[in-house]
Amino acid sequence: MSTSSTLSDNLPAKSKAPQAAARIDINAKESRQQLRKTIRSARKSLTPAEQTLASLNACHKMIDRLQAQKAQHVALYLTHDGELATAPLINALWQLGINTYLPRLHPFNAGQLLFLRYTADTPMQPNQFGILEPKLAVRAIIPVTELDIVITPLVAFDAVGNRMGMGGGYYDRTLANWQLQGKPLPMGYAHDCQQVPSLPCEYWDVPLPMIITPSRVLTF
Ligand SMILES: Nc1nc2c(c(=O)[nH]1)N(C=O)[C@@H](CNc1ccc(C(=O)N[C@@H](CCC(=O)O)C(=O)O)cc1)CN2
Ligand SMILES: Nc1ncnc2c1ncn2[C@@H]1O[C@H](COP(=O)(O)OP(=O)(O)OP(=O)(O)O)[C@@H](O)[C@H]1O
Repeated sequence: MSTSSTLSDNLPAKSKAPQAAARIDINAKESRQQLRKTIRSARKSLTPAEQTLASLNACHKMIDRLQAQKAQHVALYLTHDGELATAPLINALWQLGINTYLPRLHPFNAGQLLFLRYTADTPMQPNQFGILEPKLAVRAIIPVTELDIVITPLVAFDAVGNRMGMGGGYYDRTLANWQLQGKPLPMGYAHDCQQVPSLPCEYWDVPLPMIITPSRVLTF
């Protein structure tokens, strides 16, 4: 995709004069925004039938991987804005008796997520982005380090596992220490059309060791 070469060209270069570097930074931010827009519109333009088929194909691949990992505590997301649908996966996890969790925006710490147990009876409410999330219930909260797997939504990913999200930094903060702690294992979940050749990386971006799409299991 031609967008990605523009993005790489716009990355800040340490050798540039400060003013030029600042300008390049702004361009890089604009390019990230433009890329988000392009990919979000590509995934939204899939037909309902394509979305359904994609979610079933990806679900089979994800379940195989989760069983291979012997995962017992798995966080995922509720589909928003054309994201790869998780409904079949949630049903499969419930049937297998695997504990399932959803993120909710932290009530006090801006930019942080809390993860809460999700069952068919969980009371839900929409957050500020219109995404349904579990109502705050202290006993339903699981510390991130007790999750085996965090299935992360994403907007774009590249050929080496770099991830770009909706721009809030929520998953980057959640996963910042996963390698030091050894848990939870992040797994990207996305449509094939969300792949780009290369993404610009910032120091806080957490690359994904595995990404599952309807057609492939990618490991990095
Ligand atoms: N399904 C899902 N749940 C998720 C995420 C996600 O990416 N997908 N998140 C991942 O971090 C967190 C929420 N982050 C989000 C960040 C921005 C927008 C969004 O729609 N932004 C609008 C602007 C809204 C505004 O300015 O008020 C937009 O970009 O159009 C949505 C979710 C937690 N839950
Ligand atoms: N570990 C972190 N600690 C503090 N701030 C962070 C951290 N990770 C990301 N941020 C901040 O979050 C903002 C958004 O980051 P970015 O655009 O990479 O989000 P994203 O990966 O697209 O979103 P998300 O993770 O919610 O899907 C950036 O301004 C960045 O400074």
